[in-house]
Amino acid sequence: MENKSITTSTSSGSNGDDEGSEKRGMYLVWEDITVVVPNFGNGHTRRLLNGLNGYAEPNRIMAIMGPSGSGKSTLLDSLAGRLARNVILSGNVLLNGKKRRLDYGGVAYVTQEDILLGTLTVRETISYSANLRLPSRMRKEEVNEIVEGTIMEMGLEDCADRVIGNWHLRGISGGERKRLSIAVEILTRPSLLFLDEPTTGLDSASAYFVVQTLRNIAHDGKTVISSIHQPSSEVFQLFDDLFLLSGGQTIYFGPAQNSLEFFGKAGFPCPSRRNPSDHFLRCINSDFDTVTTTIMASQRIHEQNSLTPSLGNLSTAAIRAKLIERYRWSEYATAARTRIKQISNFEGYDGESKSKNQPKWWKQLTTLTHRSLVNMSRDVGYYWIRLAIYIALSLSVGTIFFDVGTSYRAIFARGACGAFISGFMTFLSIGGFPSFIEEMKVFYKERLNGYYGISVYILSNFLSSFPFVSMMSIATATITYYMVKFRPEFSHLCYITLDLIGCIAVVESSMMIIASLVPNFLMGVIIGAGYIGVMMMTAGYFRQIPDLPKFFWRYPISYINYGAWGLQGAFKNDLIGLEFDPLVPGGPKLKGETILTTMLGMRIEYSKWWDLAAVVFILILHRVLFFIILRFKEPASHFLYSIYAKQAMQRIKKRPSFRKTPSFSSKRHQTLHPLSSQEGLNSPIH
Ligand SMILES: Nc1ncnc2c1ncn2[C@@H]1O[C@H](COP(=O)(O)OP(=O)(O)OP(=O)(O)O)[C@@H](O)[C@H]1O
Repeated sequence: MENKSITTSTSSGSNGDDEGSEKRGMYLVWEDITVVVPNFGNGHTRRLLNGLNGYAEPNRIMAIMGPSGSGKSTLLDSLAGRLARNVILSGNVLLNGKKRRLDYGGVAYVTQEDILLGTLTVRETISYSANLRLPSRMRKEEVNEIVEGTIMEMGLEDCADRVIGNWHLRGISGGERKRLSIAVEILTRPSLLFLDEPTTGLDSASAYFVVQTLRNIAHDGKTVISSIHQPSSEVFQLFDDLFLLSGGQTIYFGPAQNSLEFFGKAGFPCPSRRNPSDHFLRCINSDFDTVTTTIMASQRIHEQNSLTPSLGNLSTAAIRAKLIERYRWSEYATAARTRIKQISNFEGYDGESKSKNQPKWWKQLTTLTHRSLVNMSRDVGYYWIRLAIYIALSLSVGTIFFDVGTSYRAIFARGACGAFISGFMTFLSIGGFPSFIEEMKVFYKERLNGYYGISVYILSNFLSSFPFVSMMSIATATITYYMVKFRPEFSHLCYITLDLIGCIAVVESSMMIIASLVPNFLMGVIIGAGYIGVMMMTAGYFRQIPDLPKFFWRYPISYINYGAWGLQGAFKNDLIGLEFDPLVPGGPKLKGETILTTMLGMRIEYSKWWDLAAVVFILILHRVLFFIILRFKEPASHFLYSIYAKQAMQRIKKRPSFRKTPSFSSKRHQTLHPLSSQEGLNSPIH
């Protein structure tokens, strides 16, 4: 590809089209973007976007506008490589002339949903994010300056020290959350910024403030693309470019201020005092005929405030078709084609590679661990209530089984007591699901992917949960051990504490794995409960391991079950060396070793420390599995998706109903997505 520098711009009113910015900025081009939802049955294949072409340049902010359901988010997601798996994308999206992945340095995306840790304050959130993303070479003062500057820039000074809030904690307002989500993304000054409806839920003053800030960012050499529903006139005027969609088709693409001229020339001039975005939506909204006309008629306003006489006589579908056709042959479409050709061949500045600007691993590790510790320590609902429940439960168990002794019946009492404590403790880990799901969402948002990022995340996750798990285990083990008086030796208390820590750490790891696979609270809890139930059934609590059916339950389940090893170690710790009264008075004393082998069917050739080692090994296996899932979940689902997409495309291509009329044909029609990792997913549809 030839390396050309861009010297012309068809976008009138371009700000700062200086040579420097052309080299530095990010140029995004999309050609013939079509997105379909395939239908494998006899139903129709739905086309969400239809042959869209466009481009976005540095120093400009673009609004993607259109009625609800017109495909704004779908277009934004297509450009950012974040489309849902069930849809198929074809066409080209090029970033500085090349296809790239979204996690490429300098690209940020602000989602509609605010993904934040509810226990942190606004300042903490921005500060942790800065420490995670800004290069290590930056001094502490410089980072603080950026944090404070961003707080001011997004108007968050008043709520800087308030917590964000979550399901049980009232925090900052919806508008403040939205501004915070944007603040977190603009910290690193991304060269390309996508925003999905950033003004939704904001009052008009806040919306103006947010878009004004985004405009300032854009005019600082960045490329900003934002979907927006119905901005006020003032907000609309802040946008440099407009991509107007209806039913997945281009109504208008070009400089925002020329859009009124385009509508006027097409026969639908905007009345002088009407908000342009209102006017556009009235013209193209499919609900207009049925809803708006009725309201207007009933309020007798259509005479004074009607769109135009020509609009009154046409159905919305006809207006839309007219505008689409008009745009296709307009000078704006021609200008766009010319500019797209120029930018597509531009191999200018390659952007910053993410790895170059990443902070050092130890900084990421300490920041993540610290953040996680703060988050967990403030999560009253999870750790502190859970700890209180454990203490209350231990006291109850301690009083019920107080000084259990060494009578014949004490053998069963000890077993029941130990099983109850460890079973209940592991089961309560399910209560952590809301926090785990929140954490996983933040993890995916922060895109700490790659071997390096994921290992840092997993290690920090382990390090931060370890103190809490230990605290709960120490409290439970100490109370029960001294009240029930299992054994007098301190070393035995240490063993049982380590055993509990190991088992709870395994269960917490499995819960994190479930949260990473099933990011839904209810589903996750049900699956988690099922998993713990199966583990308890095969651990020897209810049925001795030698009595389990050999196929599946004994081999391999009982062997890969942390509970089986944990319980075995606990029994050995408790019984070996003790002597119990016989069933019949006067008979020989029952040795702990004999009880273990004959009554409980356990093997005592190896020590309890090997049982503990097995628990630790299973814990490591869980963490490795967690790593594999985080690392390969996306590529694996992309691979499966590519098979699905190929099959879907083959079926779709056979259908006569599937015809397409691109607004202009692309010579380099390809189907790989540049910014996502969806390599090889989509097949051309013509
Ligand atoms: N993954 C998907 N599977 C099936 N249909 C989808 C999918 N994503 C979007 N759609 C459909 O495509 C259409 C466009 O959706 P999109 O979210 O892009 O609209 P929008 O313009 O952003 O709407 P809004 O302003 O209401 O958010 C809608 O009818 C939606 O139901």
